[in-house]
Amino acid sequence: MTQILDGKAIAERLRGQLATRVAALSFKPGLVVVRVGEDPASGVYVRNKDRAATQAGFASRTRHLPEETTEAQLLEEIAALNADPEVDGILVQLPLPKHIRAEKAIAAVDPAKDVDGFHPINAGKLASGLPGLVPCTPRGAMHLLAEAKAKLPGARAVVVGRSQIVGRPMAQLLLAADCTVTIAHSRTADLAGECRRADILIAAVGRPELIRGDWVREGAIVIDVGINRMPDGKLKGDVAYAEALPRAAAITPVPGGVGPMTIACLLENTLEAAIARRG
Ligand SMILES: Nc1nc(=O)c2c([nH]1)NC[C@@H]1CN(c3ccc(C(=O)N[C@@H](CCC(=O)O)C(=O)O)cc3)C=[N+]21
Repeated sequence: MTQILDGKAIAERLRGQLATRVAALSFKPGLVVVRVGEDPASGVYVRNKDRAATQAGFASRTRHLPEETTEAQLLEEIAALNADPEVDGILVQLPLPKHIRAEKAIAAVDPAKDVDGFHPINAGKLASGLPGLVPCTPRGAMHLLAEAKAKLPGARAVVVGRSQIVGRPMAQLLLAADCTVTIAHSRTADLAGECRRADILIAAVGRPELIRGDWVREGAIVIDVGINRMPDGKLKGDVAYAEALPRAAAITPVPGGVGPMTIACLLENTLEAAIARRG
């Protein structure tokens, strides 16, 4: 029987554990989400983050800046949050308006408050095997692999996608866990063949159902990071779920897989950042 990795339930449990730890602190860990402009998808995500954070006992607020905000104004705002002792975690919601360079905003966040784990210092620490803040989605995927009781040392892991946000840090975490890691991408010569070798298959390309059922090795663990909004409003993953289901030992659904784990791990990172900074 294929194990369906219920990210919604696992995230709820993790948020409960975090709430217990937060309740034992003498302060509320502070999370600020900075949103610029009116990207419609961001509205839903930012509200979900805020609700999850507040429910778990965090001091959460959203700083919503107008579309016309300049890059310099955003950097000033970030500098003010860096200097605010009550703020433990800063997340600059992506995408930003086109006139703002995202890499400038990301690099402006104090690495100690970078709960997205996107700052080059944190990316470099991860790549060097040093402790630091780890991006939320890959962190959530590692929780799901633990839930699947994946035997990581020596396992062949194939990560499809090489983004700064998911693919690269995911590969680093799997490498740190002693997997043999392949990073595949849009230019990979035989993508299906690479996927078929995977004991652990991580799909993070953002192309609905690109990965077909017969690309999944019998008994593989499949983590589908893709959250693709279809014209009919429904969400689809990067994996053809119905085809892959009978072959996989464990698989994440979309929705209800990696997405909720990402939010829970944002809180996990914020708590970690708060404890590290405040002692
Ligand atoms: N600085 C930054 N950090 C991010 O982590 C970040 C970001 N910007 N910009 C946008 C993406 C997207 N993202 C999601 C988080 C949770 C769900 C999630 O919980 N999804 C639900 C479904 C939600 C729905 O119905 O739309 C699920 O998969 O079950 C989805 C997407 C975080 N992102």
